[in-house]
Amino acid sequence: MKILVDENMPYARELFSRTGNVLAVPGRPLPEAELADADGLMVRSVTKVNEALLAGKPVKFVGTATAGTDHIDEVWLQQAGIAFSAAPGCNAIAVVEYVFSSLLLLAERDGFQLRDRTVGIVGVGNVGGRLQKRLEAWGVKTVLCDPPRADRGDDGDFLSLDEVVKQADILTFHTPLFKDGPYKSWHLADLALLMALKPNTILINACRGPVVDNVALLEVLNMRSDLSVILDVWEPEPDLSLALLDKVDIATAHIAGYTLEGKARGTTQVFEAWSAFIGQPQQVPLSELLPTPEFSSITLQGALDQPTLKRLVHLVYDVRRDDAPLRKVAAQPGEFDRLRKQYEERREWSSLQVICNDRDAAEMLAKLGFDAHLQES
Ligand SMILES: NC(=O)c1ccc[n+]([C@@H]2O[C@H](COP(=O)([O-])OP(=O)(O)OC[C@H]3O[C@@H](n4cnc5c(N)ncnc54)[C@H](O)[C@@H]3O)[C@@H](O)[C@H]2O)c1
Ligand SMILES: O=C(O)[C@H](O)[C@H](O)COP(=O)(O)O
Repeated sequence: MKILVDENMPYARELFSRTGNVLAVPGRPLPEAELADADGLMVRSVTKVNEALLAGKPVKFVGTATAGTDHIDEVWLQQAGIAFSAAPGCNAIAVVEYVFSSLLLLAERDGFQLRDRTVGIVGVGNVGGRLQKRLEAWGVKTVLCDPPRADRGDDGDFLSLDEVVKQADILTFHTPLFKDGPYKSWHLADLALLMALKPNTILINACRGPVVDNVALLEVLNMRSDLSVILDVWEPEPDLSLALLDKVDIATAHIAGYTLEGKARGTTQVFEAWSAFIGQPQQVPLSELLPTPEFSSITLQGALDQPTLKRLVHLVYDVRRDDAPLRKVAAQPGEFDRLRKQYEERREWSSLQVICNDRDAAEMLAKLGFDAHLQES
């Protein structure tokens, strides 16, 4: 059995080699000759998987260690009888923590309390839903837009996109990329939407670049200096607009989901699906794989206010570590992908044990996802 795995999938070699010969390869461009005798192909979002790549090849299973699946032609795979599995929700916590890291930074810079802002969440699935819970735990009002969920009759107060835009001080996008169909999300944020944003809105895109029309965004930013923008994803990638990069407040190279936990979950979810597919089902607990983090325990004295939360959040992950390198190298071909391949280890809040002497602080931090405990007296 030969299995090709993207070289940017931590733990893939050790797990997949339990079931066959593993070859780790770059995802963009993928060395196509290696597919000639491959049974399984495990990719990330940078590899387009379609008829052009796989027709006439022996590949029987495709896995993607990602939440998004817009790089996969699922209809063709089904017609061709090739099994497919993704990793829904694997990196949702990572994206939520990226958003908090960014918002706490802008809140400190601009001197506001998150609790005084209304956050509009567009796409309330694995990422958006977890973001809603953590924001509300911190006392922030959220307004939600998710037409597919509204149409399914899911519980929740879902508003139209126009209504959310009217109410939101912070507008954050967490939809899949659909180029057409009833829930088309391509250029969901177009010129009209961007012009309609309330004064001083913070706009965030950490889902897929083309959900926000990047040409229109640059045009609007040239007219409106009141807006703040956080972009993790770009239209197009990897050749993003340098003029736009210059205008945004926080800019990163599609790494919002790149915690070690998030990537490891992606690998294990796909490995579990593959091992079941070949009739050797195996479960892999994350605790078997993850190393001890650099900072594993800290003591917090007293109450938890926003500046303290920011310091804790930034101890685990400060988004500025990813913003500066992108600005430095974005003009050089290949550097966007290199930043992503050589990504420095990043952990989730749950990796930090926080011992508190204040009960409310311990309860709040636990709700937010830290490994928080009340100090024993
Ligand atoms: N930047 C990153 O590193 C990163 C990491 C993870 C996910 N993503 C992207 O973010 C997207 C969301 O991730 P997820 O795990 O929450 O996916 P998900 O499928 O769990 O949730 C997506 C939600 O969006 C809703 N939706 C679909 N079309 C919509 C539309 N037109 N308007 C409003 N809502 C719509 C769906 O009903 C669903 O509830 C992924 O599809 C992926 O493309 C990016
Ligand atoms: O959809 C996702 O899960 C993320 O956008 C994805 O993980 C980004 O990372 P990549 O697969 O490109 O390495």
